[in-house]
Amino acid sequence: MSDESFTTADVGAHNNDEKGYWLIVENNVYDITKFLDEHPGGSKILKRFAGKNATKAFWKYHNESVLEKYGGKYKIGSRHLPQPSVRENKTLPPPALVRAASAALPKSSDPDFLSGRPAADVARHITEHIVPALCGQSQSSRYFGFVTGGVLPLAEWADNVVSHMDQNVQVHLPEQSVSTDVEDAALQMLMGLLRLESEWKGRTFTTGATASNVLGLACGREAVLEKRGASVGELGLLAACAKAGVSDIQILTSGGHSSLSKAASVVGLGRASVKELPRSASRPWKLDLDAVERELRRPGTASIIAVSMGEVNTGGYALDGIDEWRRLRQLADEHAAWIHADGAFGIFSSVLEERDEYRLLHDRVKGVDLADSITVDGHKMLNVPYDCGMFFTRASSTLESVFVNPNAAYLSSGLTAGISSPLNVGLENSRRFRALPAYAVLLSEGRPGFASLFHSMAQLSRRLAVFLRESPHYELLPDEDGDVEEIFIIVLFRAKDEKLNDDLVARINATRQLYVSGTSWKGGKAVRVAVSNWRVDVERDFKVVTAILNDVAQGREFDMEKCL
Ligand code: HEM
Repeated sequence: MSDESFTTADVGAHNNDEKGYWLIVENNVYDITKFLDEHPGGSKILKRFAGKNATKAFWKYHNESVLEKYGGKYKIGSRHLPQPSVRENKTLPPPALVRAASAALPKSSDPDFLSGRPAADVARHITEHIVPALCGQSQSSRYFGFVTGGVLPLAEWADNVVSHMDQNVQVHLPEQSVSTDVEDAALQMLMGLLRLESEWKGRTFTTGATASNVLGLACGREAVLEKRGASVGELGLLAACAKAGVSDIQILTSGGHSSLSKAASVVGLGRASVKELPRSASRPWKLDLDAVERELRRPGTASIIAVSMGEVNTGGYALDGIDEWRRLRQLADEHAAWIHADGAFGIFSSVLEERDEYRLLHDRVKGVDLADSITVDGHKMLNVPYDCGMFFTRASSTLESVFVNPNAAYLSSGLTAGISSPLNVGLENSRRFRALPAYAVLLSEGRPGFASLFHSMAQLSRRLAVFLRESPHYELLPDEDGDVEEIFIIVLFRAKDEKLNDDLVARINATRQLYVSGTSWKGGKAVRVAVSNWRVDVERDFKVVTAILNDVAQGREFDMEKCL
């Protein structure tokens, strides 16, 4: 028996005579190659489940005694680290623990405030007080708030290496540290995973989607004025606009994320420059291309078009597919505009397997290569720790003309191999080596691993959507008859009963076993579920979530024990 840790992809590759036959039962990996002919249920069925998670099928035909008898002989390791059991899979800590932890924090009025303590005491304080009072966003598969993702065990390990080695990844110094090469290798793997085919030469790690949106708008602002003969990086926004004869820079979007407005404020364009151009009231995330064309013709105005690829409430995509992308590209070229794609989590639908049920989502992301810049979030779908985002632009010279860190001879990198020094292509001069966890999971999961993780997330989301649509208590939003195949990882709903709907979020979250975000939809309250944690187990989580929703709707106390 071994404690080796395997990825989904490792197991997936072992489903043939050449590589042998492996399968997963309850997170343990078994090599059943030599057991095929002995299996009382026959070799055919084992081969059918080889390379897969066979847990559900296994329990249908066997009991614990089978694993007790044969497990030791055929187990070769586990899939990553063991998942916590349902009981341990706490989504929110009990409120009393949060209050106790808060009370245990040092106060300036304490006599021993800042007098120092043994490290062991501090470590105990952290594990006994602080850790139990943190929310389960990484530990629980049912923390569906915001879009947070979890942390794959390998990513957690790599993140500890990052802290241990404490690199400042700012200058490309290939003779001194491999860190910038690792960053670039991770970005290239990500481009491959997302099927980005253009040359995205301007690329860097950021702290997340907000920072990437800041980079996108800053580049857009620079490019639209550069095309009119002025550089903001050099002259500043006011002088550059005056020189270019531009009186207004507008950001045209539909269902733009709130961080887009924040980014607009940061880069000096202002929140008021963000204009929503929805195609219809019922599909507000869809971009009205005719309206875009009209806006682009506005005299004295330069435009950045921000394409939402995963509107925050519905997960909807602003453009339907390649034809609309082509039209938008043509319009942008005609009017010297910039296209920024906010693909934070939605862009990852391109990783889903090529199956009929995902064709629609694949179509939605086709064409993103025609954008000028792209925001990608790492800490969400890649399941690496906070904080981690990525930014890509095809206009690397524009990126540098905004972010170049000039006149510091000691920071010069001696340009080699085409890797830009991060401090010249991004916001910070001091940067964490946040690329390492992303590098680790991209290398280990690869396309099959992520396709399988995202498949589980999509399956749970879609099964919940069907449950909500059929439930007498709930209404699936934005459209009760909407196509479930539009759903990737976001599900929006409300309670049919107004009184219940009023405090639905609080009642669901009070179970502490499920966490959802409250939002508003068409002026009313709504609940949003975002499934993005690698720990998702479709059967187990569907059972728990639907039991909670049924109990909440019928005013019953939820009892986790009944779900075990
Ligand atoms: C580690 C992997 C497995 C081991 C060690 C194993 C072992 C066994 C054993 C010992 C039996 C005899 C019945 C018993 O004693 O309960 C059995 C029967 C059977 N197994 Fe498996 N098995 C494995 C995986 C699977 C999988 C993945 C399937 C897929 C569905 C499967 C399907 C069956 C079926 C259909 C029977 C016959 C049940 C019956 O006749 O009622 N087994 N297996």
